[in-house]
Amino acid sequence: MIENVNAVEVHGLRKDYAGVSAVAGIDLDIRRGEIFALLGPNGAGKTTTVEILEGHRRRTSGEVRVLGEDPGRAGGAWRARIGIVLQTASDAAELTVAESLRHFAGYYPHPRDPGEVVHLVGLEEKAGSRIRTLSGGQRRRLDVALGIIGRPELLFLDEPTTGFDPEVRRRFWALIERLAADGTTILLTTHYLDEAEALADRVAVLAGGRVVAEGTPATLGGRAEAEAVVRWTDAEGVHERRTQRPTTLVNELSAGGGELAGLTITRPSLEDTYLELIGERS
Ligand SMILES: Nc1ncnc2c1ncn2[C@@H]1O[C@H](COP(=O)(O)OP(=O)(O)OP(=O)(O)O)[C@@H](O)[C@H]1O
Repeated sequence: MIENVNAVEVHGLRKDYAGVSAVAGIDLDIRRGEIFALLGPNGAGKTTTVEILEGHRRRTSGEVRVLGEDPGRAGGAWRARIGIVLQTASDAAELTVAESLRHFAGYYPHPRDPGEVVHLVGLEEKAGSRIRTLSGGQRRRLDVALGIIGRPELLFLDEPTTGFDPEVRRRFWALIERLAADGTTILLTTHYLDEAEALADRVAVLAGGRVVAEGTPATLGGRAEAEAVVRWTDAEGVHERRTQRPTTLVNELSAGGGELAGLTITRPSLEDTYLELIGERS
């Protein structure tokens, strides 16, 4: 294990429940400073994997190192180096936003300044409000604030933007990029392919407890080499051709110098590729 390079190393990880392999032997490396997205349909094994990495669930077998330690055995000092944002947060509804951040900052050896964190997540106007009065999106931003108050080296985000309006989502993405630029490693699970595409340096697709594809969003599943679809319209109607060389085709088609009406050139979106990847296994 080269701790300076990889924040997470997983080899041959398995988790069996009675009769079910939720995780059926996966390998993963996440580099320090990387934003890594774990994608996959319901029941693919994402939460199980992440909870094992967080030290919240025991594994059946396999090797796991998170920040150089085995999460199944690591103690409080290791725990202070990771941050966790769960799908449903714990409740301290009667505290204000600022009080809860000050309270949790007290648990960590090198916390961020609570005022700075309130600013980072854009909750300045709500700093003095009780948590129970926050909207769903504000509440989620507080969850993130609590996840980063301890200045974690590695942040786990489980479906962080579910229920966000589009503007809040964009602000949240900017926050995640800022944390990554500061050197925080981020492991994100999401059902939003555009979110993975916007944020992730690398993604892994889980299906049936296995990694079925891994790579950058641009190259996942051979996406970059996939055939382009060229469409255009003429007096005979709409034409569609698949080709590896769309520029050559367009040059040929427009050799007479005329405009090609309704010309579009498309390659598979990350969502197309993803659906094909998980469809192959079901
Ligand atoms: N405590 C448990 N006991 C038995 N089976 C479980 C338990 N937890 C999870 N499973 C099973 O393990 C499989 C993987 O579940 P997991 O929650 O890891 O999936 P997921 O990819 O996170 O799904 P989702 O996208 O719905 O959150 C599922 O078939 C689930 O039913």
